[in-house]
Amino acid sequence: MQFPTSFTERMQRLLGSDYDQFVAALQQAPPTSVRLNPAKTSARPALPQVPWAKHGYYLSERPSFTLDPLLHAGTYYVQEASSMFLEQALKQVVNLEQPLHVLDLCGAPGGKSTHLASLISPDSLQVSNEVIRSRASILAENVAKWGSGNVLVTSNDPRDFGRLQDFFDVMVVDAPCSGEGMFRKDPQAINEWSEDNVNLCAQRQQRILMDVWGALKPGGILIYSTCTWNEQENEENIAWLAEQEQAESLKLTLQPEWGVVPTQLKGIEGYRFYPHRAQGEGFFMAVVRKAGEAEEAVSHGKKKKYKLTLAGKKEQTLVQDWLINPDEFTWIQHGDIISAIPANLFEAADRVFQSLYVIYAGTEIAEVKGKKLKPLQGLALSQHLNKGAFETAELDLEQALRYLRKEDISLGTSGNDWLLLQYKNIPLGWAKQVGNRMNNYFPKEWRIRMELPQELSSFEILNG
Ligand SMILES: C[S@@+](CC[C@H](N)C(=O)[O-])C[C@H]1O[C@@H](n2cnc3c(N)ncnc32)[C@H](O)[C@@H]1O
Repeated sequence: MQFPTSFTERMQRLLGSDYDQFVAALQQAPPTSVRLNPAKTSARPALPQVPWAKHGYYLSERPSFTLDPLLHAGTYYVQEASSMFLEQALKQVVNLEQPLHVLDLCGAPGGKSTHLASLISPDSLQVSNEVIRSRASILAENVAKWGSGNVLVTSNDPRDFGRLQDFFDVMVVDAPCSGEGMFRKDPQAINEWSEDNVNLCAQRQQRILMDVWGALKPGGILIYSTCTWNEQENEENIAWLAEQEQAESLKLTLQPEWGVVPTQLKGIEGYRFYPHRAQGEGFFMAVVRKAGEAEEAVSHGKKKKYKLTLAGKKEQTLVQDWLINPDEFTWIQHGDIISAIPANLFEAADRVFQSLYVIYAGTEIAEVKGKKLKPLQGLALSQHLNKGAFETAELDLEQALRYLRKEDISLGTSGNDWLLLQYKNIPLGWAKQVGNRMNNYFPKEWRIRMELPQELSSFEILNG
């Protein structure tokens, strides 16, 4: 690996005598890690754990994840281990028992969003945002697969968050960056790197931080991260923010065996991941608290005008048994789509709908087709699905992969109803029986595009 001179000089300055070890580590293959979805599996694989994340595990090699139906079912997410350090920031500085409004501003493809969703309480509202529309669809897909039901996926520019003044208790800004920490995983990143690009990234990050800062409540927590090492995009940006606005840098407790390197620069506590020290890719995180104390929102007693429309009584009656504890949800209808959002989050969700472009809300339950209702993929993958309301069928590995490729599969059954297809007892999606034919309702955009190999072997990630 050949690095640009200015990068080498800076890393030598940052790492001193560690530099050679750092370069040697960059020649090694990056570790592969996954994070399990505790709402979908209670498996405790016999694999080495990511020490800073309860449900994170390292794999000894990188399998062809596409060929594991359980990945498509949202049972786990393939995520780089350093990024899972988000869990420490949240657990150490936020009371996760209380209802929170949480924002993941730069959300796609969804690693931190799915992690956040596992950490917050069910009566919290999460907004997962991604400005680039095509990437926002992937974020929505991963959020739907995770199945939490208290997440709104939006696709807005950071400046649009100015409309949600003092709304969020916690914000995660996993900023677009120059990607030095990805050099090992993606050698192409080395060719795209330049000092000019570092400066451009740093300026863009400052703009992003300023754009969303007003949406953080006084006393709220901002977790900032990048996958790069230069100080401009990291400590210096946060020092700049703390100087412009009133923000206090927060210190996290580290275990020495994690290999995370704490830094202090201009009064900012930073946490750095280097490949020769910690088992993960390059990463930086800093946590700040906005000055002041949150005030209770005062209601002015005026009759509110809501943007959200409730689903009709008739439709609601037809779908409400499809979720466990239906009374805990409000059923809304947007066009032909009926979705469920936790009832206690209705007001907050409506505010988000008034202010931002929402592309996925809560749990998408059904599409109204004339007098009939078609169950949607969001329901199949929901943590709140009432399986008892549907006929189910278990697929073997080949059937499951053919279903995920959107091929027609035959189970030798007949009937005239919706069928919830499962693999290892975990729902994958819907099919409709029409006599002895079966129509595949797996979403076209989500389908597996790769050809299946001749020999299929079952994954054992969840068993170790
Ligand atoms: C480091 S990635 C986020 C990874 C994600 N948090 C995860 O854990 O899966 C940064 C994201 O910021 C988005 N982005 C690019 N330009 C942006 C901008 N000007 N404002 C906000 N987000 C931007 C990118 O599209 C990208 O999805």
